[in-house]
Amino acid sequence: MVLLLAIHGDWQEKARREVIDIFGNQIPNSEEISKLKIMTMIIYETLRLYGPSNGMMRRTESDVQLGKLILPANLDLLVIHAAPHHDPQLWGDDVHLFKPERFAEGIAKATNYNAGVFCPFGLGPRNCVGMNFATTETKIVLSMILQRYTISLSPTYVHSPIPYITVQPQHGIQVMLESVYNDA
Ligand code: HEM
Repeated sequence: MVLLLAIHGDWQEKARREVIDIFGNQIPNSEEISKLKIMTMIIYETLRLYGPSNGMMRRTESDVQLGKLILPANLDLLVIHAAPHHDPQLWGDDVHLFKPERFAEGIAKATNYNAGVFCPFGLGPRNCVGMNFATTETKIVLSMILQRYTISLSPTYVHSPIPYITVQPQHGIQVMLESVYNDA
C-alpha cells in the first residue's frame, strides 16, 4: 500500500484527508475505524493487485468437473489468486491499473456478485482467521503514517514483485517520507 500510495499521490491525499477528517491528529480508535471508506477501497485494490498470498491449497474429495476440466479425486490443487484477480474478462481492460474506485460500492458490486473472483484471504470454512486483525492493523498503521508523513517513491525503486512463499518486492521498496508539518 505504501508503494501504491507513493506512486498515486492523488489517492494518498484522499486517504490522508479521510484520516484527518475522522481522527484529526489523534491515535485511531476502534469505534471510528469502520468509517475509513477510502482506505478500505485502497486496501482491497492493493490486495487485488499485490495480495501477499500466492494462492490456496485444495484437494478434491471426489471426481469433480471444473469448467471444461474433469478433476479426479485426491488431486492436490494450488488455486493461484493472480488468476482471478488479474483477469481482464472479470475486471476489464484496465485490470492492471490501480483503481480503488472499483470498490466504491463494496466487494459484491466490484465482483458483480461473484464471490470467488476476489479472494485475497481465501474462501470457505478454512479462509484466513487473521483477516480482520490484518485489515484493522493495516488501517491503524497506515492512518498513523498518513497523519505524520507524505510518501514519495525513491528513484532507486525497481518494480519486481516475485512469488516467493508470499508475493514480495524482489529489491525492496524504497520510499521517502517527509513530515507533513515541514512547512508549518
Ligand atoms: C494481509 C494479510 C493476510 C493475508 C492476505 C492472508 C491470507 C491467507 C490465505 C489466502 C489463507 C488460506 C485460506 C484458504 O485456504 O481459503 C490464510 C490462512 C490462514 N491465515 Fe492468513 N492472511 C493474512 C494475515 C494473517 C494473520 C495476521 C494471521 C494471524 C493473526 C493469519 C492467520 C491465518 C491462519 C491461521 C490460516 C489458516 C486457516 C485454516 O486453515 O483454517 N493470517 N491466510
